[in-house]
Amino acid sequence: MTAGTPPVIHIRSLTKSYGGHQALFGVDMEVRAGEVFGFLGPNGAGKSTTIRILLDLIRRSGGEVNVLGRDPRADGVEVRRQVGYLPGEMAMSSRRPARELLTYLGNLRGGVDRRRIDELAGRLDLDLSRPVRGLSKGNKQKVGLVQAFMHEPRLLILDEPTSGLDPLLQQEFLAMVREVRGDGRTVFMSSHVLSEVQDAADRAAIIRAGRIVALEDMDALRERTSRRITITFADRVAPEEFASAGGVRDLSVEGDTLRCTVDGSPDALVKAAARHTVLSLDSEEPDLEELFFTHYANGAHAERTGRHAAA
Ligand SMILES: Nc1ncnc2c1ncn2[C@@H]1O[C@H](COP(=O)(O)OP(=O)(O)OP(=O)(O)O)[C@@H](O)[C@H]1O
Repeated sequence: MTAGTPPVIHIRSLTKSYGGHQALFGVDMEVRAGEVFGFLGPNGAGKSTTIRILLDLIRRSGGEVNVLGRDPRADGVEVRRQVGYLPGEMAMSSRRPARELLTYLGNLRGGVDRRRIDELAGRLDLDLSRPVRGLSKGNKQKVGLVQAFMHEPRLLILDEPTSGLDPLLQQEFLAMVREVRGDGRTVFMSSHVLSEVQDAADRAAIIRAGRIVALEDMDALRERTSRRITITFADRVAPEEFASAGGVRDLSVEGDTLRCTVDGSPDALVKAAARHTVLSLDSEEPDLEELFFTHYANGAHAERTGRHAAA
């Protein structure tokens, strides 16, 4: 975002209570024009609640919200018209074929070229001739993605977009997200799995129990990410060869199998391993909770959140 460009999404001190149950406790966040922003958090953290408030599908209890220069509470119709939105759960009960439903939704948005719908469906391997009602969860998700992307909105708000997609299609989806960014448009996407957004996002916020606990550049988050790595070699290896590789800790070697934790890039370990014949390499990503406890425990998160929120 260049200096002076207003944020595409601006959220200040956002609170939400469902009756007596408070779901959001003063959320602050800004999404800049042209970035891919990951909104991460475990189930029940408040991601869908925040997203629904952005689109005025539910009403906030307090705080300020601005989307594309408008307050959704005052201008909900206009915000929804300008945003490509994928809901977390989609009720699709239509008997119409997917193509008809998508054409209908496209017409509501001023008309979408049929070729654009075909192209997106082709990329996601979606059969447009089948009735929406009988589609599997994964195929319904694809219909949802096509309708969010097809009219080339300035801002896409995607709630758990990769859920139900197999790994190959997840990659295709991420390519579509990068293309949106390439056009200078903005993507705000939620997930409960870090690895689903880390390759595409420029920045990410982590929400936990209704509060933002971290907000920062993905590069910085990646640098601090630890992985548990297991490598099986064709022959026995000596631990000394690997002990001094950058970022390696908790190293153990039993015969031909090495186990360790790597902080940050595994590059040095991989290069050391490449001197031998590697039969298999498994890398276990930390889940969000682990990341949270490793890096944001002991009050460090407050400092980081404050620093970035003020930036
Ligand atoms: N309509 C509702 N009525 C009452 N409580 C709700 C309602 N919707 C959400 N909640 C509660 O608000 C909190 C936040 O839920 P939300 O759905 O926003 O979380 P989430 O991060 O999107 O998680 P998930 O991925 O599981 O949907 C949870 O404690 C949830 O139980």
